[in-house]
Amino acid sequence: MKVIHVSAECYPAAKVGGLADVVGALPKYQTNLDYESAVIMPYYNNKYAKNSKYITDFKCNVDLAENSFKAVVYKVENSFEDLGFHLYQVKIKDLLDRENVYGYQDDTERFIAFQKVVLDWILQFIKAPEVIHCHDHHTGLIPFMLTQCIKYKSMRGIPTVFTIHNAEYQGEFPFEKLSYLPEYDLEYSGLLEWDYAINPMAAAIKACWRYTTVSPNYMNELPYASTGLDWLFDTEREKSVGILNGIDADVWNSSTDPMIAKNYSVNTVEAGKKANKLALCEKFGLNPDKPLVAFIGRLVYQKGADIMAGIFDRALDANDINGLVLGSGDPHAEFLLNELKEKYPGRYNTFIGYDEELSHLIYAGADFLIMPSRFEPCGLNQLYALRYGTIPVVRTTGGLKDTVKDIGEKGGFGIRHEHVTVDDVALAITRANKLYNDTDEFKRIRKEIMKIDNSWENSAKEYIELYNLIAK
Ligand SMILES: Nc1ncnc2c1ncn2[C@@H]1O[C@H](COP(=O)(O)OP(=O)(O)O[C@H]2O[C@H](CO)[C@@H](O)[C@H](O)[C@H]2O)[C@@H](O)[C@H]1O
Repeated sequence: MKVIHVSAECYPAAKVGGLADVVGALPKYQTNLDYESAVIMPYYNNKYAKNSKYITDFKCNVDLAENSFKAVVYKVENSFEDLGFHLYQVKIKDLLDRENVYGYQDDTERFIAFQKVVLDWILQFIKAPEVIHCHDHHTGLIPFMLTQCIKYKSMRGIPTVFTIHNAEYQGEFPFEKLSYLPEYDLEYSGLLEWDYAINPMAAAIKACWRYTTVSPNYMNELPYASTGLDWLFDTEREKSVGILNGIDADVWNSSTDPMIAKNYSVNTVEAGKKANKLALCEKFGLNPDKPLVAFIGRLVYQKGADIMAGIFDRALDANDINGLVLGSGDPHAEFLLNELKEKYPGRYNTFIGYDEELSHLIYAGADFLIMPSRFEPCGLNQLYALRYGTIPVVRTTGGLKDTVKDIGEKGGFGIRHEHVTVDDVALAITRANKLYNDTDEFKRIRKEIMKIDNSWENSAKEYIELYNLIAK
């Protein structure tokens, strides 16, 4: 193996959001470019684990202060053939092997133990990987442990890349838990510290060889993004590279997608979208003759969840449109979105929950997809929407700015707005409605966006170039 990706999520084994999509696709594209790639992630007690066959690859004990846990690294049988890369999963009984990925009181312990097992596993390799690529804060202590912990001294020369998918989540924990880490020279504790706590995101930025952001624009924004690490991002900037996420064109392909009502390509987009819209509208009691504006995502502040009901309320009041939301998260946002169904029967609906299949049908059946994000490191939804001929309506921020051009600009194909306010987003939806009623232009844009190539090929190459640069 040349590169080992370490992550808490990887599609299809476990997905909470976009991190899973990236870690489930990038390694496959790297392998296709002859750069052999593997993923190691936790083993969760979920549907994927129940339906998979495992081969034991490595066993060890992992200690967290006075507690000791048995750990096994499994290889998923046929993962290379089925997924396009080797997939390994770390099972730590009574700690990591739970149903959900996150949300437990002992998440700190769970992910520290995971990272230690990953390094113990690599330590016994006959041939070390050329690069270890860590994703988000759950793997952020690895660059530190590799360079500082006595136990891993022999692996110090392995370069590390750390990718920030979302700098808002940093995984901080108090110094009282320092004893969970393997022995190191305490003089270097500063590398772990930010704001009087151990901060795995900050530690990764300080200790890794290179860090990347999932879009070039997010990299420029980070020194001013008020994540609490602004100063660090500013001073370590020389180590950063912005590489735009891609999409897995095998999974996200409207011509072959088994999860949608009717497959279609650029040439059959009219009939294809019509059939999918019909299926979607039937499911949710909406009118297929009206434009359908949808939102898919985690209902959190980042995504504008707190004003989502207000946005749809205002937009539905001002325009003869349908609205649909798929998501879960903040209970108050969920409550308001459910309440809205009663105000606009036959015009608006909400599906609270996580439903991969439904998300595909929405990308295929909606006319517009809104993303009123306060910040967006890259965003994949707008890329999926484009691929399925659904016009994105996005806030001008992060990766959304890098990937969506407003129809007011030359060659524009989407709708952008500047602010995350009910007013601004509702106005953007009014522009979308206007575009929908300009039938010829609407149909032309729909075809054009399906042709945009946002697949992983280019970005996978950029990562390999970065690895080659540091793995001399
Ligand atoms: N209720 C639901 N049901 C079904 N599917 C749902 C769903 N809610 C979300 N999804 C799916 O989850 C993914 C979300 O991906 P994003 O990249 O847009 O956001 P996320 O904030 O999770 O990722 C973070 O990491 C990614 C990857 O780097 C960055 O693009 C992004 O900006 C950053 O915030 C998409 O595949 C979407 O379809």
